[in-house]
This record gives sequence, C-alpha cells and structure tokens, in this order.
Amino acid sequence: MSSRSTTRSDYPFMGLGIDTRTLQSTLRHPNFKSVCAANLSLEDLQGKTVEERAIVYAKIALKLHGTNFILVAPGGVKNTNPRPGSIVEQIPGFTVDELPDQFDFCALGNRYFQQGDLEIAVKIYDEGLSRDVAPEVRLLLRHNRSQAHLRLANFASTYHDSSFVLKQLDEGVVGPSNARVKATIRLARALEGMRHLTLALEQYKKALDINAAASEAVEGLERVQRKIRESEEGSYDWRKLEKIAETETRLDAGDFIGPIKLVNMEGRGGGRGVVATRDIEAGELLLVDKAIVVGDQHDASDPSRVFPFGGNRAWQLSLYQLAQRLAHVLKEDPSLVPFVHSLHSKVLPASCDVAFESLDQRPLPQEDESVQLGTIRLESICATNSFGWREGSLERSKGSTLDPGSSLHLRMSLLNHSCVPNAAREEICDVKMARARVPIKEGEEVCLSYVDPLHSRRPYILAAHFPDGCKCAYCLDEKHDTAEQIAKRNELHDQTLPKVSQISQQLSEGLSPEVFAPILEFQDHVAALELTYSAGSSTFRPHLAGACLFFASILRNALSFDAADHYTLEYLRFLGAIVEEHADRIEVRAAPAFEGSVAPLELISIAGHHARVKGDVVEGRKWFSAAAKMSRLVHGDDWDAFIDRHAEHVQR
Ligand SMILES: C[S@@+](CC[C@H](N)C(=O)[O-])C[C@H]1O[C@@H](n2cnc3c(N)ncnc32)[C@H](O)[C@@H]1O
Repeated sequence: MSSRSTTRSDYPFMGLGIDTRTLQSTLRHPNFKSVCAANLSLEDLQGKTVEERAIVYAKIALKLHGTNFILVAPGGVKNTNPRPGSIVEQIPGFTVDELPDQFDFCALGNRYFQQGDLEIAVKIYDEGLSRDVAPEVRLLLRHNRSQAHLRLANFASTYHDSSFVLKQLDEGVVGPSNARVKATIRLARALEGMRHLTLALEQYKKALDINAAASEAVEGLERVQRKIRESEEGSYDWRKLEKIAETETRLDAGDFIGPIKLVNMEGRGGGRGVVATRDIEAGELLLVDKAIVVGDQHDASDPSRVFPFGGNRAWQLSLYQLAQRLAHVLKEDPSLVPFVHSLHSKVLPASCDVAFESLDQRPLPQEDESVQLGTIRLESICATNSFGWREGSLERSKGSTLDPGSSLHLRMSLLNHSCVPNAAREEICDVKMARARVPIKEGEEVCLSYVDPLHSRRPYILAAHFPDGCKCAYCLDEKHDTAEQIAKRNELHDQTLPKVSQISQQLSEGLSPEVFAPILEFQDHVAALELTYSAGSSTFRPHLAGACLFFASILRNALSFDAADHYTLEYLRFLGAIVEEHADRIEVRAAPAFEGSVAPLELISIAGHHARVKGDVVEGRKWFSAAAKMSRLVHGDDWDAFIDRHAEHVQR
C-alpha cells in the first residue's frame, strides 16, 4: 500500500473515529491485505449502526483470527487493553472500546444466532457471562449459549451449559417458561452426541415426564433406543440408513463391536492387532464405528495449509482440518484423550489400550477441566490412523490428487493391513463398518486393506505406512513370484487399457470380422498375464482380475455371452471371491477383497443372460439366488434389502 495521504471520502470507516494516522498504519499493516481478502467490503460500514458495524468487524476478525473478534462500542473509540479472559481482541490499527455491563449481550448474541453466525453468538454470550450480571441474566445467557454450542456440535459445552441451567432452576433462579424442558432435551442431546447413550436415554425420559408431547424428546428417545439396540445386537436397517445418508453427511448409528478383540501382535508397527474371538462366518458384521472427527475440507486453493505429514496421503488438506478438529474435540471432552492417545503413533508409544472399551462408561467432562495436548502426537495419530472419507469419491477420482476428506475412527484404525484382507470395509457417511469377507477362525487376525491393489499410488502409500515392508501374508507370498514375473506383469498390465480401448472403438462401429482378431489377441494377453503368477500362489491376482473384467465386457458386446460369463467369474475369483457351481445350486463362500458391491451386480447379469438370452429360467434363478447370497456377504442384505438395493438392475 502506498503512503499517500488519505481523505475522509476515500475511506468511509474513518467515520468510525479512526484518525488518519491510525488509518495509515492500518493500511501499511499486513493484516490490511487480509481484511480486503476477507471479501467483506469496508464500504459495508458506511451508514451502518454501531451494532451493524460490529457485525462487519466481527466477520472480518473471524476470518483473520478464527474465533476472536472486535466489538465496537457506541460513543467513539478509545484505547483500552482487553481484560484477561475477555474475547475482545485488537486487530492492529483498530482500537477497541468496552461495552458497559448493562449492554444487552443476550439480545446481540441472539441476533448472531438467528443469522447463523454461531461462533460469534457464543463469543457474545461469553462476553456477557464475563460481566457482573444478575443470576437470571446468567441463566439466560447460558441457556442460549447451550443452543449455539449444540448447533456447533460442541457437546461437552452444551452439557455444561444445560446442566448449569437445570441446577439454577432447581435453586429457584427464574428462567424462561419452558427452560426446564428445553435444557433437559439439550442435556440429552449433548450426552447423545458424546455417545453417553444410557445417560442420554434417562434425560429424554425426564424431558417426557415434564412434557409428554415434546416431539424432540420423543424422537430422541426412539433414536437412542435404536442406537443402544444396534450397539448391543449389531442389528441395523442398513437400507434405511443408506437412504438417510443420501441427503446427510453425518449418520446417527450406534457403534458395534462384534466377535473381535485387541491383542498384542508381533510385526505390526504399534504392536497390536485385532483377532476373532470365535469362528466367524463370511458376511458377519465385525465392527461399526462412527468417526470421532471428520476433516471434510477440500479447498485445494491454499497449498500453504498442507499439513507436513510426509506426503503419504492424497488427502492432506483435510488431514490438516482433521487434526485441528481433533484438538477441538479433545479440549471439549478430555475423557476422550486416552481413547485417542491409545491409537498407535509412530512418534510416541501408545499410552494404553482403551479403544475397545465402551465410550458409554467413560467419565463425564468436568467444567473448566484443562487438557494437555501434544500437537506432534495428534498430527501423528491423524496421519497414521485416518481413513479417506467418502471413499466412493476417492475411487471415482482414483489416481488424481483430489482430497476426498479424512475421518478418524477409534476402533477401525486398530485393524492392521493385509493386501488380501479377510474383512471388507463399507462406509455410510461418517460411519464405517467391517464385515468378514471369508470365514475367519477363532484367534485369526482380522485385517483390512488400506489401499486398493490397483491404486496408482499403492506402492508409495504402502511404503509410507510400512517402511520395513508390508508384513501381510500376501506380500510375503508374492515374493514367490520372481522379479521378472512381476516386471512382465506390470508391463502387460500397462498394455491392458490401450488394447481394450482399441477393441471397444472397433466394436462401436459394428460387429465385423476385423474385430475378432484383436479379441483373440486379447485372450492371449489375459493368458500371458496369468503366466506371470506362480502356479501355486494365491488366487488373488488383481492385475489379472482387471483384464478379465475388461474381457468379459468385450465379449458381451461381441454377443459371446457364455464366454463373457466365464471371464466375469474369473474376475470375481481373481479378486478373492469364492463362487462354486453345483448341479442344483451355486455356493457363495467369499466376497471379493475389493469392489465387493459390484459382485452381486455381476451375478445378476449372469442370471439375466441365462433367463432372458438362453431362456433357461431355472439356471437364471440359481444365479439370481447366488447374487442374493453375495449381497448378504457384502452388505449383510436379507432378501428384501437385496431386491430393494438392486431394483434398477433387476428390472433391466
Ligand atoms: C492404523 S495402525 C494399525 C494398528 C497398529 N498395529 C497399532 O498397534 O496401533 C497402522 C500401523 O500398524 C502397522 N501395520 C499395520 N499393518 C501392517 C502390515 N501389514 N505390515 C506391517 N506393519 C503394519 C504399521 O506400523 C502401520 O503404520
């Protein structure tokens, strides 16, 4: 900024009483740029009342300083230092006045609340509470603040505020007419948000004792009863939850820990792993785990916000936000600290192994409880343990650096990685679940895959996670293949897509004799890929699976349905599915290790081929029921859920 002399008309905010000298120093101050960058025109201040100007300042300061802001006092501006504990903070160049204690902070806070500026509303109520106010005003400020905290998902703060209100009401302080029922419901919702479900249930019941028609309490009670049932029995209506998830980003579902436990385990980084506590059938639910915190910021426009995690993830921007939010959640609710700290951190040893204990049993937060948070530890925990959020979108953007968001889950993070996992992961909004993909024996380790086998960044991601190499059974087994075999496999794999594109192009122009030669050639390509795997090694062969899937689609387009079905089944087999054909039925013993949700659809299309193209309804039914079995293994679907999920595909 130049130091040219300024006039009143250039800068409308001079009307606020800021003299030219202060203004000039403001203009030279680096923050002035940020004020402009805050996208709030300073002209907005012209002709505004003091309160309205306060809102503009507050918005600017919120952008600059996170949660701090300026209150502009009526009656001009004078230099004062903020009192300790006061939220009033100076932006250099501006000066701040204090508002008198009689100022109606509640009304101002409510205005911010109504226009959705919740953080500012909280700060206004805070400011009011820092004054010497009457007990009734104090009650009202905390009552209103609890609502803003609840909307912000600051559950512990909501809990403190609404507990305070109820205590004051008990002591005879006068509050608004419906304060008791509202505070009880907010207390219940706070407890529910903190996953103290048993206590939340008690409070919803209390609210209904006060007002049996309070719809929020009726709904809350039913919701918490459902979540307790889900947690105890592992029985969920997934289809219903999936439909809710179509419009929501957060899901209300109970956490569930199935027949698994945490044990010490050699060769697994942090030294722990999860094993089966009994024999488990394929398709059984093992874990349902709602994120403790989510980083859904995708703003790739500001690269300076990249968290220095060593580049082992594609979704670093949201990791930054994840760590920030984690610190916030832990400050709010310090009893979560041991749970989070128990997650393995490469920097520091795990403090304890509480993650598999029930969150319902942990202590309630105490007001003004302070908490020591090591940022290095939190960063490290986030980097090592977070998952890509909305991984569906990660799949779609595979190979790109789009940030799909990150989420941190207390239990899911303790499952170690296997390149051929025996458990498969699904997600609905911020809830992740693991299901047995194959039968698992008692005592056997339960593993997930941290990364898709054909992900372009797979070697890089695995190397970042496991500097000493992946110790899963498949990787140890893969060493049976020679370096030449693996090199040849990669070379052939790189040729797969160009070959497929060429054939598809020819097929799109019609089924001519010229297209048969490349199709036969592609069959040789698939056979050559198969030769790169040692005969006795695992049937899990992802590169071959990919080629088989393409080949099946080519053959279907070339109207060779039997051959297409053969290669579809090969595709499933090479992804780890076990589908056995018997004279009278098809047995489905294992789901694929990857792309599980595609498997039922592939089996439905085989059924359609038999029933519609060949007119063999009996055979068609056999494959259709195989598709239903596969859907049970992959999604836990019963018959109705299977039909509902695949309705569109079934009709076709
Ligand atoms: C999300 S944690 C899993 C739980 C961890 N074992 C613990 O005790 O906290 C991920 C870390 O576990 C270790 N780990 C998981 N799977 C592994 C594997 N297949 N081979 C080697 N180390 C593994 C690595 O140190 C990795 O960074």
